[in-house]
Amino acid sequence: MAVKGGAHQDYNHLDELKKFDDSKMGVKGLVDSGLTSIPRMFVHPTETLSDLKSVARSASQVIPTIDLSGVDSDRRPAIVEQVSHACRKLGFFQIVNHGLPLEVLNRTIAAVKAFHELPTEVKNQWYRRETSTGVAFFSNVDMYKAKAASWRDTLQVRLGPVPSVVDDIPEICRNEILEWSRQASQLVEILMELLCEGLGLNAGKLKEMTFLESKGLVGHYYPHCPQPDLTFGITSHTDPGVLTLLLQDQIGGLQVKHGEEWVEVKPIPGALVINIGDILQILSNDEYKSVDHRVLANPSPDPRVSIAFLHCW
Ligand SMILES: O=C(O)CCC(=O)C(=O)O
Ligand SMILES: [Fe+2]
Repeated sequence: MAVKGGAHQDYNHLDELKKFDDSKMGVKGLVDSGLTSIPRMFVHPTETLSDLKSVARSASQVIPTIDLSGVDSDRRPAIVEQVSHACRKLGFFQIVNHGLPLEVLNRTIAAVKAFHELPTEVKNQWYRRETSTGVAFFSNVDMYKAKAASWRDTLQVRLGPVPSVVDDIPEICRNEILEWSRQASQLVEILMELLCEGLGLNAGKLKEMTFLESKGLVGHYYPHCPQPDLTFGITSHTDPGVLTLLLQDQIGGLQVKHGEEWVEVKPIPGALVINIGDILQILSNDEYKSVDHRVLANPSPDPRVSIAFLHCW
């Protein structure tokens, strides 16, 4: 359906989406073309944008940071208590001293960034919208369903139950992604044990469930946005799976809904962000919360990179 555009031209949203999709250039390609205002297909409805400003001011509204050092020592019950409290109250927490070296974190972010910064004509060989298997590069997974597109591109790599063919992973980030998925999987196992213990269950309960083998990662790239008040990086959503382990760089922009307010997840060097997904909320009988979160469009001149490691989605 054609609707009137702001400049009194006919505007056809679907046509614009298709043109953008067919170009395979992603948002990064648009930015590289030097635009100073965002195309209409990225402008969100006023009612969605009006919620941009409702950010928590109170210092008590913070996402807890949990120190995992000594997780196998007599500190464990205290750690389980903190994890359990965070999952019940906010559905989000950060972890430090989790055993994954800072240089591995930095290397993984740098490799995913390097992929997104490849020339369009190299990157476009991975561009596709069929994301149920293997490796896919795309912009806005939900683009044809959403009211408006958002300011980000994504590289997705399926890691299970059928892992991507190793040679299909772009060489520029292949080793780093494989290493990250190995280390992140081990950490997720530890976290799942803590989450089970926090519910009074056997530590191995979640791992026993074979469907947990479905996993993968999405490496998002949020380029600088010239009009960050008109769009989003990712609109508000909950994660569908069991849990998500997120590695983010230091740019910021991730926010979590708590009551009527949005609480920032402030980047902390070396920290990882954990959040509960819909399946774990259901499995825990609503004890643990799968909460809405979003990412603001990136106002910084530097791009933002984040890598979400998802379980069972
Ligand atoms: O980029 C982020 O910080 C969050 C990404 C996210 O929410 C997701 O991939 O589900
Ligand atoms: Fe998410």
